[in-house]
Amino acid sequence: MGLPPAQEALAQMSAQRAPGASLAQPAAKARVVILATGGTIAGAGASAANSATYQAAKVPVDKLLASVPELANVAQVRGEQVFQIASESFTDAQLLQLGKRVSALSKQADVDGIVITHGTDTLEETAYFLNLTVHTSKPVVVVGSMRPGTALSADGALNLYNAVATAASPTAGGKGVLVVMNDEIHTGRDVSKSINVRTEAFKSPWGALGMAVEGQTYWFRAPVKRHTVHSEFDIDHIDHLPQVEIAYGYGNASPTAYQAFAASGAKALIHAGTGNGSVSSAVVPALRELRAKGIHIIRSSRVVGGGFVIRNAEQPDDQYDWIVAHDLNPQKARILAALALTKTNDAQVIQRIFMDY
Ligand SMILES: NC(=O)C[C@H](N)C(=O)O
Repeated sequence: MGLPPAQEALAQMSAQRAPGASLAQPAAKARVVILATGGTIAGAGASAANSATYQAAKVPVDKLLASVPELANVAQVRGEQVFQIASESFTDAQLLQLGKRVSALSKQADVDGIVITHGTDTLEETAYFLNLTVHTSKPVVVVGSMRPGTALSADGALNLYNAVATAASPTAGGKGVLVVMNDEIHTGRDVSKSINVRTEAFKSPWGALGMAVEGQTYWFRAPVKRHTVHSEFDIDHIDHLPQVEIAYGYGNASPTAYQAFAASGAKALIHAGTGNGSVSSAVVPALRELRAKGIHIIRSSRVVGGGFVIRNAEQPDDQYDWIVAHDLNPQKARILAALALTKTNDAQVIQRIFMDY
């Protein structure tokens, strides 16, 4: 009795196969480059009990990768040491250097995804900067850890594994620069470090995009603001960031910090205001004077956990020619303001940029 057609075809293919060759080749693993910049994920403490007392930026990238052999199950990885710093010391020059490297790698045909290991203190700023300036649809993932690798229950190895799995997944493409921490996948635009002593440290006010679990990605929402290939900012054409500074609002505030920043050459000041970006009556006249001298005043909020500053609420922005930071926290507003100033000095255009990104 003859075989059914499908089984017959399989039997023929099997007969023609060279001995030892398998029927279907396993799909080649994605090629992921890991750019290491330091931080606690590369940190080391004196003992396993030191979860908070340690030195950041100690472990070189090759050792970091060798400590997680499971990475080979999800991608072909190679590492590059870009910096070895604690992220509180990141400068604009280093942001530009890192961005240009990410951009160059993303154009290489032999690179499918990029992971950046980073300290958590300013991780949200770097992730947002890359999200705004690197023109690629390939996955770019920023990752850190809250405990050094030497600590009990260190979180870096699993965070790195999940970050590499996400960067290796075609499902992560086209979603802008992502941050993977504590099994969650966040957009680099929204995410912020929200507590300094827990592994569950990163939160997005509008929610995470998805989760990375056991090397698989699970998605639940997508970013709606402009990013990467849809951005008007291109790292390949940016060699300098204008000076933008942040001054904090509080009871009994004085204009001294704003005036000092302006005197030092700031082109824009981010006001980390109380509540709805409100400004104390003792500070308003000084900010109006600074605006008259050409310095941009951008109202954001010091309130953590969400919300957004509404134009002409609390202060008459139209009348004063001030700008609101929308839902960006002060440190993210600094990044966007500096990029906006590479393109324009018009407050209305800068306001449009704050609504778009
Ligand atoms: N958890 C960390 O990575 C904190 C460290 N200070 C850094 O940002 O480099």
